[in-house]
Amino acid sequence: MSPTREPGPSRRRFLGGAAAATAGLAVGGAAGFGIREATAAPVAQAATADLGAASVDRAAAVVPFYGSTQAGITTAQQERLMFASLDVTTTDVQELARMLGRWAAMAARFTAGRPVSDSPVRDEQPPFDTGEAEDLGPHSLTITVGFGPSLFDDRFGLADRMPPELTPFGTIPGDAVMKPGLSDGDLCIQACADDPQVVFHAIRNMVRAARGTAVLRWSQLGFGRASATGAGQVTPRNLFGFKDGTNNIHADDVTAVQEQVFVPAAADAGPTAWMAGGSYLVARKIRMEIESWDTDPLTDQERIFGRTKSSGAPLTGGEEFTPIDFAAQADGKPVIDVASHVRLAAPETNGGARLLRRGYNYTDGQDPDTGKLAAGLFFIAFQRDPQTQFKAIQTRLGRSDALNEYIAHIGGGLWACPPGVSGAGDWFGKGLLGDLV
Ligand SMILES: C=CC1=C(C)c2cc3[nH]c(cc4nc(cc5[nH]c(cc1n2)c(C)c5CCC(=O)O)C(CCC(=O)O)=C4C)c(C)c3C=C
Ligand SMILES: [Fe+2]
Repeated sequence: MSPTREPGPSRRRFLGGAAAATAGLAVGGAAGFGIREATAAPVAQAATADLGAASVDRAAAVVPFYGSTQAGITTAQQERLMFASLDVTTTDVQELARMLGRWAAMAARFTAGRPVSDSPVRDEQPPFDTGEAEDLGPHSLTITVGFGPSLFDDRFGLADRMPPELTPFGTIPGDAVMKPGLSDGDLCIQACADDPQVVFHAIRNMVRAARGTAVLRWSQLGFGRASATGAGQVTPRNLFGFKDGTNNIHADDVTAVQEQVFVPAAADAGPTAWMAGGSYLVARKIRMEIESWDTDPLTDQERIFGRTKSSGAPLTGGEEFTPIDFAAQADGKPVIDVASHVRLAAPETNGGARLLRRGYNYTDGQDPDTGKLAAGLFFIAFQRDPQTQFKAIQTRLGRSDALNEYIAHIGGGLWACPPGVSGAGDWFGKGLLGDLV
């Protein structure tokens, strides 16, 4: 059965109170109420009538959901994140596919500023939509879905469809204190937007629609972008106060995006051909020892990164975007320290490997055991091959980075984000599961 066809009784039971809403989604998807037909503007304009023009524009801004690649990768990075990792609880591949179909239909609606369903709610039913984003507008919401290595175990017979790029890293340098409860998961959802309640609403309702098929394993809120993904974006600062994202892959660098971010179609890809147009997401929850950092002298902070704190310029001179001169010497020593973060992370020292970084600053409040701020960087990077990109770079950083004294990787994971949803009737991972349902 097609995941976007109207559900039978078992799905209604499994969805409980939201059954009619998601039934409406499935039928509506086939009938074409996706973003191409929908216009978010009336919703957002009505919702933000009391705000200034700039706010209205920002609230009403729509990032198209349908496309050959998923949104939320090269999309100009939004200000807010909610990231969720889920474990699949069913062994029925049809149920899994139906859920991914519901997620696609919901994502099409949410990114257009629409609720779960337009159907009227009967008084004796729970509302189809939880409601907290009703007056907000889409705020450039993107929803990006990925599949973890554990989805390819023996539950669904997918082992031969797992790309070698998705092989778990094992314990690499810097991973000694990773917490299982903050790591991995069969599925991930990255929701990004310029409003915190919009991203929360998207994840909350998608987790709700997964009930009976998948459960939340762990999640993370990010309060401010810690990267720039477009040439026009101002480079933001991380919680150590440094500009972060200067040498990132920017969306308008077409060659880098093609060569480093998206999986190309390959004639010999065989059972892993479903990943053509996809990208691999690596997430790392990196705790930053803010209180210790704040006692470190400025010159040492700048030595650690290899860049000037105020302007972001390399210590070898120029302005923020001046190329770093790794060969420069002063007093017989390299100007860019051999243990500096930029030297060890640079493509020049990693066989040309680069990452499209899309991380967020986070805080979980205060650590009750230490009294210190529980804060850091929720690092997210997209790439074509995480084995030769993230794993290779992190192996060098984990061994020698001067920054390691002030950070600890405490969670994260690796997911394969399939290509984009092409239109109504398509769904996340149809190329992976479509012939099994
Ligand atoms: C394995 C990949 C990386 C991890 C983990 C990582 C953690 C991390 N980074 C910063 C701050 C900065 N990183 C910067 C550059 C940079 N970092 C990585 C990779 C990882 N960082 C790369 C590939 C690069 C680009 C290197 C280059 O090509 O020059 C910078 C400099 C500014 C910039 O280019 O973005 C900063 C600052 C923190 C705080 C952190 C963990 C908490
Ligand atoms: Fe970095």
